[in-house]
Amino acid sequence: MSTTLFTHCTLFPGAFSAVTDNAYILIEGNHIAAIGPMAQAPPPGAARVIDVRGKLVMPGLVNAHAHCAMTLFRGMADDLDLHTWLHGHIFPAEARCISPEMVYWATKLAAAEMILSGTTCVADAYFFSALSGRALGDCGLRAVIGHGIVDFSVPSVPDPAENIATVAAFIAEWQGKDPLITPAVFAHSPYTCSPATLIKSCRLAEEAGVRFFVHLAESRNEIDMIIDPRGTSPVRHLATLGLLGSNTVCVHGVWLDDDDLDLVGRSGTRIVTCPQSNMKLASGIARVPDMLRHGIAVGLGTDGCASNNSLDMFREMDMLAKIQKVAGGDATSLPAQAALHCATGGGATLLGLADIGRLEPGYRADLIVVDLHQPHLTPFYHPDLLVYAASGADVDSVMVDGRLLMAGRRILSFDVEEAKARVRKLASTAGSAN
Ligand SMILES: CSC[C@H]1O[C@@H](n2cnc3c(O)ncnc32)[C@H](O)[C@@H]1O
Ligand SMILES: [Zn+2]
Repeated sequence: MSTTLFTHCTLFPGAFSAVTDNAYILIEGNHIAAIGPMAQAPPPGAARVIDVRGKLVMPGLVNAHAHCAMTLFRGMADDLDLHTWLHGHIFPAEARCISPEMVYWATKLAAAEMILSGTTCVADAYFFSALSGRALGDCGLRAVIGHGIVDFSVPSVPDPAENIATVAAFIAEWQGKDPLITPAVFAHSPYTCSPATLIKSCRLAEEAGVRFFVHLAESRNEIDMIIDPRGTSPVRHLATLGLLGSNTVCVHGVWLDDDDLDLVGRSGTRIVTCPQSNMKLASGIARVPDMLRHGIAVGLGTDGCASNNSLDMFREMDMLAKIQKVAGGDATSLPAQAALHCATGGGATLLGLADIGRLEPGYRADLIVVDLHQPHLTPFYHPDLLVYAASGADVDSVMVDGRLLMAGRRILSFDVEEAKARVRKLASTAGSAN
């Protein structure tokens, strides 16, 4: 069994309030075997010793919602509202560009960006999901991959009648295939999926024992134009169909009223918030503090980088904590530590991955090393600085499941230059989304 000993670490073992100086972390195989003060470090014998003096070790970040392959569309359609962006630009671009090759290489490019900015686990949602699985697996990331479902033709499933069978085959192929990759079902939204499709998608997920995801209540437009004719809210629409519950993850949840919050909270339904995508598409601000008060599990996601336009979870944490202060007119609305929790342990449990998101013996060795030598992280009084001052560029090293994917900011697990070249070539024939 391979062993790695991190020495002279600054770390915070789960309780983000107290930074512990000069600790060791022993990794055995794919899990954290021991953590303690350097004075009690195990004698030499580990296969690999990494001295991280002046650096901080923390749990890897969990991006609970992204569309990895959309790196191809980054910057293609900016400064648009959600409806114009999606229906006028992105769906047409996807109809032209999505292919197995596109999904594989654009997802690998996303993996490079995520590793370089400290994400160790991503919940992806796209099409040709077997290729996303292969790409993320080849890069060494942990991932929950939701195969997309919509009621119209897409390049991966030209006949929407084949959707459920296609996703069922994807799940059957990937369950148990790669310990780092967990398949899931992603029904796009209540405005692109009929009630029957939503029900079949959710039942498929339940029967297969995988998560059911859906974009929900993202924009005012979804409320006004799509759901209002039914005389109900998106949340109540799902509740009426019997689709709320602890296996359901709603992405966005920007437009929730008090009754919606009650329904979501009482049913155990989970929510992923994507503040920067919601800001850029002018969708609104999710009521995250109210969600937490209702006992709702909240994860943090970037959404795709055609709407964000970044996959850097440090930027996302910063924005989450700050936008909630603006929305609530209260500097304590969402403290930095709550943002850190959403981006680590909170996101992990929401995805059903119980043994990641914390630095504790027995947990998987999914961790990142942040360089504290930078001027903007000096002095380092408190880990809140990770939210309000650090960025993905401060991540020095990344480990997933005991495997070092990046060291000294050099990606070790795959050839990033090849992924960049492939995506540049795909972009040269993608045409403009405008
Ligand atoms: C089935 S998921 C893939 C599908 O979702 C589209 N998408 C990306 N970002 C958003 C968003 O913020 N709201 C709604 N839909 C989104 C993506 O372009 C794919 O078609
Ligand atoms: Zn999305």
